Amino acid sequence: MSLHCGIACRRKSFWCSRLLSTYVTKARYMFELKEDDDACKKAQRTGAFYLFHSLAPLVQKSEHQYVVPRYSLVELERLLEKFGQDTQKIEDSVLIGCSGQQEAWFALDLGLKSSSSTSASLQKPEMETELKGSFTELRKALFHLSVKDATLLSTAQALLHWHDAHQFCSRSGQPTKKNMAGSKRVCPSNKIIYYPQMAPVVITLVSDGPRCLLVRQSSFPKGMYSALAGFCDIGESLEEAVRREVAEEVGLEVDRLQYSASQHWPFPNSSLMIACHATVKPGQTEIQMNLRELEAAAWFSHDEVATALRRKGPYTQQQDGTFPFWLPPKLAIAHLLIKEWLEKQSCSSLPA
Ligand SMILES: NC(=O)c1ccc[n+]([C@@H]2O[C@H](COP(=O)([O-])OP(=O)(O)OC[C@H]3O[C@@H](n4cnc5c(N)ncnc54)[C@H](O)[C@@H]3O)[C@@H](O)[C@H]2O)c1
Ligand SMILES: [Mg+2]
Repeated sequence: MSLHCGIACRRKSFWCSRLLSTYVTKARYMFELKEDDDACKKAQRTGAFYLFHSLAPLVQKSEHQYVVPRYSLVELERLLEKFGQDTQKIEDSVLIGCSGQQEAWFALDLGLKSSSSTSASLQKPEMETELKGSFTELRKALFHLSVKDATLLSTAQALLHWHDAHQFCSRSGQPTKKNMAGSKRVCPSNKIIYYPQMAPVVITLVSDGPRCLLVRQSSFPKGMYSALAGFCDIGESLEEAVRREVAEEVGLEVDRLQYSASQHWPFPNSSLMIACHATVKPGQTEIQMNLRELEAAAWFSHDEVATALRRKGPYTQQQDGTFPFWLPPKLAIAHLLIKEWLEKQSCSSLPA
């Protein structure tokens, strides 16, 4: 089936955009920018740039929420010139999205060195003073941002990170070259194309009916419990990965599985989190925790989970030395799974 709308189109573009929804127009514009270096370079002239330094996004901290400043190409060129930098560094930018009005959005890391530019990395404190903001570790910034900004910066950081780690061809050892949008890198000597990758991860909220199973790793913030998560092994289906991870980490067998949602997660590299609900076989609820993976695993009741979800941070140490039980914040897909489970429990306990 042809993707064209059939109306004669005079625009010098891959697609005819008449009669298409804003969403489709946006998707096709992004496709064009990824495929056509000239179109992408042109889009930079009217686009907006988000800045990073060594993978930490630039944010401006206000009382309630962090604001993410954006710069035009002219502003960015002025900034680089002011710091004695070659404006060629802008070629290291990656395309991260666009508005409904076809304003393209890019991200540029001023701290990372790249094989395509000879510019030295820029000094962080001087840049922060000039830009009236601070380059803040994404993990810390994420929960102070609007969902829209958090999502955009997560994509940007993941893509910048991938480019930083794939500057050389793993076969020839030669420097690879990114296309203008940053949607791929090519080895000039053997033409191997490298595409940005995400690792599939299953995250499962296991329930035995009235209770759900939550776990913590020693690396989690104190007191925080989450759903079971694990990287998919090569060759596995989603169902097999869930079954194996639950068996590996808590020694239980799940029987029913229900897909809920998915999310891109930038930590530690770039994962596609695939979230599911699962139930254990009746009468088989005894946890046998894998101590190499987990620090704690336990069944929690509806009331315990509801109280924890209502709890607001900061989650400081209590007088008895313990930390309050709390759950991942809204932005994490684990939060959604836990909330869905809770809502289902509340519905099923309502009188008919
Ligand atoms: N967004 C959320 O709500 C949420 C919640 C929980 C976990 N997570 C994410 O899920 C991810 C996986 O969870 P986990 O740590 O329990 O996984 P896991 O149980 O698979 O254990 C991690 C171990 O798996 C191995 N591994 C296999 N493939 C890997 C790969 N591609 N990358 C890195 N390590 C790999 C490593 O040895 C690593 O130490 C974590 O990175 C975490 O950030 C997200
Ligand atoms: Mg795990």
